Amino acid sequence: MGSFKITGGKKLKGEIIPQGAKNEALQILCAVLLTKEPVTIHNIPDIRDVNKLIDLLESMGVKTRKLGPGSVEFTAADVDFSYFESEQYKDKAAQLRGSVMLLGPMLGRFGKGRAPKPGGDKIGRRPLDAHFVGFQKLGATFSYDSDDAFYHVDGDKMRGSYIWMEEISVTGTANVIMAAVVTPGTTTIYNAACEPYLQQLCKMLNRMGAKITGVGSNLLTIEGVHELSGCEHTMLPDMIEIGSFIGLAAMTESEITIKNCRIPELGIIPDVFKKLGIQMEFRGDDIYVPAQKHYQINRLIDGSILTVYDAPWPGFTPDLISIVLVTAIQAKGTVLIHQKMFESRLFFTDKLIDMGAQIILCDPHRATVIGINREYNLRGIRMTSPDIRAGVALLIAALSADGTSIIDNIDQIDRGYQNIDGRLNALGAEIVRI
Ligand SMILES: CC(=O)N[C@H]1[C@@H](OP(=O)(O)OP(=O)(O)OC[C@H]2O[C@@H](n3ccc(=O)[nH]c3=O)[C@H](O)[C@@H]2O)O[C@H](CO)[C@@H](O)[C@@H]1O
Ligand SMILES: C=C(OP(=O)(O)O)C(=O)O
Repeated sequence: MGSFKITGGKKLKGEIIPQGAKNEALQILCAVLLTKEPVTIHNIPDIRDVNKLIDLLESMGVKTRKLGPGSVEFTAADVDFSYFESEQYKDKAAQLRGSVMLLGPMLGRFGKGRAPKPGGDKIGRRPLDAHFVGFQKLGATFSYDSDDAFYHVDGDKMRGSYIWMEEISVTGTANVIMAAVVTPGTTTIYNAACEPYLQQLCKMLNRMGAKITGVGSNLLTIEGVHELSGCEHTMLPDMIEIGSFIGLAAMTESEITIKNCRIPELGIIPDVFKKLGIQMEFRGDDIYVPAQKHYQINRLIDGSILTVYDAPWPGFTPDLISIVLVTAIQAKGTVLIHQKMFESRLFFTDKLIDMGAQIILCDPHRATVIGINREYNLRGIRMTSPDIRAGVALLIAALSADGTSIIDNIDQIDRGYQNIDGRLNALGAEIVRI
């Protein structure tokens, strides 16, 4: 497990290009299994979870051809199904959350799918019921072997049907869509998640010959087709990275231009940071964040305290709640942060309190941040990154702090942020990988 040694207090300056979106990449890469024809993907982020998924695809027989930085051609002509029963598959697939989305395409194309209990962040309960209920509605049978935590789905004679998603689950919706596109008949998915990741997936599948309507809404209609063909797809910039860079700029009083953000796809993300008082300018498709000594958290119309909370899209993504929380530390004013979806994502605030932040953790879902308005700086400490977004929140805190900080367990950060030390050091940060 690696660590970062951070010398805080440096002001950053310059341009940064966001990586391709992690959570989109995990869906799109699973979708290559749906066709025997080549699929070319561009803007693939070079991050641990994505590289593990590519390795998994290769191990099951998918041919890959590197076309350039971030561009790979995948051909799933010969998939070795016996691999899915191997110990190696169980071990590798259990290391990331995204591997669960191999089930939908396997079920759709081969009539059976296998997956271990997936990995990913330990941020509270992350049930998979919505995935399996969806497959069952299509006519698949489901069993779970609790001895080796392995899921089996089988469905030779599936038919399109009406599916009400038990939860507005991102990966669950992706899974059910990927099974349904090649299942005969009409499938209606109501209460579907509709994050840009899913919109991108649906657009790609439609280019492959799928018939999905309602893209971008919570009601999808899918006319099953016999088979899909190859296509070309380019990943959106990672909206979570973009939000992280906005927060980083504000906390460290830095002047940063975030390039090529695809601003219309960011939903309310910029607005939420603006509510913390952070100024930004949209310059074409770039977001320019000026160096700001002070930023003042808005109050509600009646003068009461602002709440920032997560919700399924088009609400505010839970993956940026930790970043908003850390950014509020040096603001003027008070904000209540409410992480509604996950019950174990706010415990990292203890470390921020050790650094000098004024935060009250009200309960596992809510924390009040009383901004210190740069009356003093945080102080560097040694800490461990509990999950990917808390990890980056701690990195932002460390970059803004006086003195040196060490962040352990940075594998968590590398799961989702490409060469974050190198890219931030290029803007003037001092982060050493130890
Ligand atoms: C690989 C991937 O794409 N990971 C993302 C995906 O995970 P993932 O798809 O695994 O998460 P889900 O969308 O299934 O939801 C996560 C949890 O939130 C709760 N829940 C969900 C929806 C809802 O309306 N109410 C509710 O309480 C459920 O307990 C659920 O277990 O979506 C999450 C929610 O945006 C993100 O944090 C993850 O980064
Ligand atoms: C929770 C996240 O990832 P995963 O679902 O891969 O654990 C995340 O990206 O913030």
